[in-house]
Amino acid sequence: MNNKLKVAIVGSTGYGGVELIRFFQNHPQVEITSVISSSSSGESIADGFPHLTDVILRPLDGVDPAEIASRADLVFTATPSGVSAKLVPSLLEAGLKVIDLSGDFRLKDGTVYEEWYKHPAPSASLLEQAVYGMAEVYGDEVKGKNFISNPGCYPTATLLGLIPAVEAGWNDSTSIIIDAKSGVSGAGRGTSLTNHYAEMNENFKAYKLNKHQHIPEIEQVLGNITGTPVTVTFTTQLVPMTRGIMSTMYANLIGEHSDREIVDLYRKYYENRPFVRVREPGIWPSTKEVYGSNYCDIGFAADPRTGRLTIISVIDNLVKGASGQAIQNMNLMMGWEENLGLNMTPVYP
Ligand SMILES: NC(=O)C1=CN([C@@H]2O[C@H](COP(=O)(O)OP(=O)(O)OC[C@H]3O[C@@H](n4cnc5c(N)ncnc54)[C@H](OP(=O)(O)O)[C@@H]3O)[C@@H](O)[C@H]2O)C=CC1
Ligand SMILES: CC(=O)N[C@@H](CCC(=O)OP(=O)(O)O)C(=O)O
Repeated sequence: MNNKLKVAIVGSTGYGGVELIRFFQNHPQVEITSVISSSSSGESIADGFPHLTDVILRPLDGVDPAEIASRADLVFTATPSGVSAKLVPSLLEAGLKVIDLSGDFRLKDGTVYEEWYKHPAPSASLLEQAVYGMAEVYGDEVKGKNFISNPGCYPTATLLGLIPAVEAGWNDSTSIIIDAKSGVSGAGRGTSLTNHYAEMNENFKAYKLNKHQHIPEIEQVLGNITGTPVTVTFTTQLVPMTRGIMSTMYANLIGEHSDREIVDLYRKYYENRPFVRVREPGIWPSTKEVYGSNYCDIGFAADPRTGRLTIISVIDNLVKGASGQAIQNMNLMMGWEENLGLNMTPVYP
């Protein structure tokens, strides 16, 4: 008898969904039993994604919670914000475990959600129920739970880069500036003029200044860690590359700390965590060094001249920023090794 976990993917025709399919080819405990599309049910996924020819043979299913529940135990919702908020309640009611990749369940305060996402918020009880799945920080809370809200791509790179120094009280949390850059796949597959080749190639542009929906997510987590409200300055920029996020963070140092001390602090914090790699002093990570993998790589430069600490954190937005982190959460939910199916060496060059 096949004892594998049966998994369904809603939004399987998007970048996040397609990455889930790729990683599940190497997962020993999982079987994909339903790939779901709201616009192409009945078609073969290889029609739109020929690289999946002979990988997924079953046709795309439609979005019907009861049908999904008859085929699967756990469902990933890799759907746009607003869609997840409407869909997830019926999936939970149908008895499925759910991991949502959108921003719909990350913010605990529905009023804050509506202010930043501009959609009606999910119910307060569902927001309460959703566990914020940042495994390196909240891994113990994820274990055994039924409903996980996967962190945002920028918040993943940023928070993993900031939390150890903030928690240790070495970074002044009132002075944090975050300068973040993303490859174009971060915007999803749905085309917009901004992501048109002629608009983004040979171009580098800032967007959503002081309005980005990931600002309250970063502030919520940092506020929980410090026990006091935190505000950050956060700038997002689109870079003409396919994948990757680099988040560069600046904050005033509290006390004198050398790069060596900071590296040691971070290595201790992430000691038993398979996916955070801390660079030696004077070596800073680049996006290519994590490409296609679930790693988050972090480097530092403490500056005694200015009294500030610069932190550089890189991830692949589609993997550690989305699908890889979602699988990491599934592994923890199910009580499996955190890195099961995820031990992919980055693609280089
Ligand atoms: N791209 C990234 O780097 C990251 C994305 N995210 C978040 O993950 C989610 C998925 O992102 P991504 O894969 O990039 O997005 P895409 O735009 O590439 O894909 C979204 C998919 O959702 C499906 N969809 C759209 N409307 C509905 C609906 N009403 N019901 C069911 N399915 C629907 C579409 O497929 P179909 O038309 O076939 O149904 C589409 O393929 C988003 O919320 C995004 O914000 C989070 C972190 C990083
Ligand atoms: C490059 C690019 O456009 N990136 C997107 C990432 C959005 C995202 O992932 O959305 P949620 O995490 O909120 O679901 C953006 O900046 O809005």
